[in-house]
Amino acid sequence: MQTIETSIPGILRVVPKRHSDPRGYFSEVFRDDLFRAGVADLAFIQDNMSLSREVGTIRGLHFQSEPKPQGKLVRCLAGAILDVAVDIRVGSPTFGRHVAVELTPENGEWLWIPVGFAHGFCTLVPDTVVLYKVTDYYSAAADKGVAFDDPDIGIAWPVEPAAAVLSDKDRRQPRLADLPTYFTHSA
Ligand SMILES: Cc1cn([C@H]2C[C@H](O)[C@@H](COP(=O)(O)OP(=O)(O)O[C@H]3O[C@H](C)C(=O)[C@H](O)[C@H]3O)O2)c(=O)[nH]c1=O
Repeated sequence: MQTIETSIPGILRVVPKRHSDPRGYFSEVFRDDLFRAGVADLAFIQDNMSLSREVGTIRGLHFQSEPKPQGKLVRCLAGAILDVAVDIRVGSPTFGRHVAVELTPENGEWLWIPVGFAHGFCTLVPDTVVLYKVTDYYSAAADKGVAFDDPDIGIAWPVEPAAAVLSDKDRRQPRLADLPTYFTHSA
């Protein structure tokens, strides 16, 4: 398993090893021991999966607040996504900045998103399936969000906001400037 740093410290691309042969390939896509040794000494206790039927479906930007914050390990099982993580840790030198990475079954990468970041993605092809492992259980009370099209974040989504397929919830998320302090940066 290879890890690749991104423009924001802490957010990592995680590339499992593939054993290719004329049939195709085999890959151990996740191993607890390798993740703990190479990324973070954390346990994943819930796996999530979503299907998005249309191109230009945007889910996010979401995070869970204390006492149920979630680290997320995200991969694309079918289709393709632009996966985005935004630093929402007040006091962070990269506060408000984001990482955007294309995840596909072909590149087989995970994106590791620690606690303190909002997460979202946009589908690039129809019938896209995303799997992600999380480090705490879902809590509706802790489920929070930031506006996907916040100009202060400035994500270059591959779809115009007006044309995006969104949940009602994601049409009315607050801007970053209006967000309470959920996370602070510890140097
Ligand atoms: C996240 C979650 C949701 N739900 C229920 C709540 C709703 O009744 C339904 C759809 O939830 P939501 O509209 O929040 O799903 P997404 O818009 O795909 O949100 C997710 O996608 C973005 C990209 C994320 O990073 C978050 O993990 C997650 O919020 O599933 C559950 O029962 N368990 C869960 O863990």
